[in-house]
Amino acid sequence: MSGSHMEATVLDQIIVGVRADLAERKAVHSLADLEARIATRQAPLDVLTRLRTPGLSVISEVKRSSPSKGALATIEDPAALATRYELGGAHAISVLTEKHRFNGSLADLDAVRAAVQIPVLRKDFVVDDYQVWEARAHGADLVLLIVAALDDADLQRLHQLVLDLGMTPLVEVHTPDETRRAVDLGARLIGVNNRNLKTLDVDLAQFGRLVDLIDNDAVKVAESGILTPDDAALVHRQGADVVLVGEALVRHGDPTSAIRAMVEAAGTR
Ligand SMILES: O=C(O)c1ccccc1NCC(=O)[C@H](O)[C@H](O)COP(=O)(O)O
Repeated sequence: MSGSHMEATVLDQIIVGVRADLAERKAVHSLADLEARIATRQAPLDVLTRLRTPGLSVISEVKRSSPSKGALATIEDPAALATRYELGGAHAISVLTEKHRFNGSLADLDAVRAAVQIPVLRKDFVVDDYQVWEARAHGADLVLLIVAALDDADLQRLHQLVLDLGMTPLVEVHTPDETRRAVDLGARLIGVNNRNLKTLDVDLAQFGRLVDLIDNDAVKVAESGILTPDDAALVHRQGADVVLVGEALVRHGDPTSAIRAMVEAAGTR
């Protein structure tokens, strides 16, 4: 929150819960425990090369519920869902690990990591180095960093830690100012979230408004509100290399075909 007189946004509220959960986990698992676990892991996958395809890449999300929509899907077996995503040609899987508003967990991340060969994103509200170590300990190749949730010093430190642990930061922006901060940071993978984190409204046009602020070398991700193959094709034409899709896939009876349809509709630019 930027001032004590201002109302807490959904993002502020989520982060309060995240910090409380974090304190509990830190009391159970030391950093040394996480480091020992990391030593047993395979090296992280090279994400940027895999996402830079001639056509549209898809990051498919395991998402049970959300602040904006409430319950979306039960997802009793996240590994089985992730396998269906991989079969459809998904280039990476996003796993929401926040528990109060998204009903996710690190156990979901473990299950997905063990089930697929493609890169896995830890999607959470990262505000502390411990969460980055944890992401690697649980097999993540990518870590989401939300610019709106971090000041410049934290953003830079967390971004560097993700890189130092061999993973790829996905730096998420919502506004022109946040986009400039991501570019100044030297982020190579930048996600424009079409969901306004204050109102939770989705506006697919937001990607088109911000994309030109991102340097050409960065891989550009359009996040949120991509519901149909036409939506995927639209943001691809506007410059998205990647789409991050949750709701449309978890609600679809055949997510494997749904991913194929998005990639096919987008074609090559
Ligand atoms: O999904 C929400 O309601 C939400 C609210 C507040 C912060 C983050 C939120 N979602 C996280 C995401 O970024 C999405 O899960 C992701 O982009 C996929 O979006 P969608 O395809 O619209 O499910």
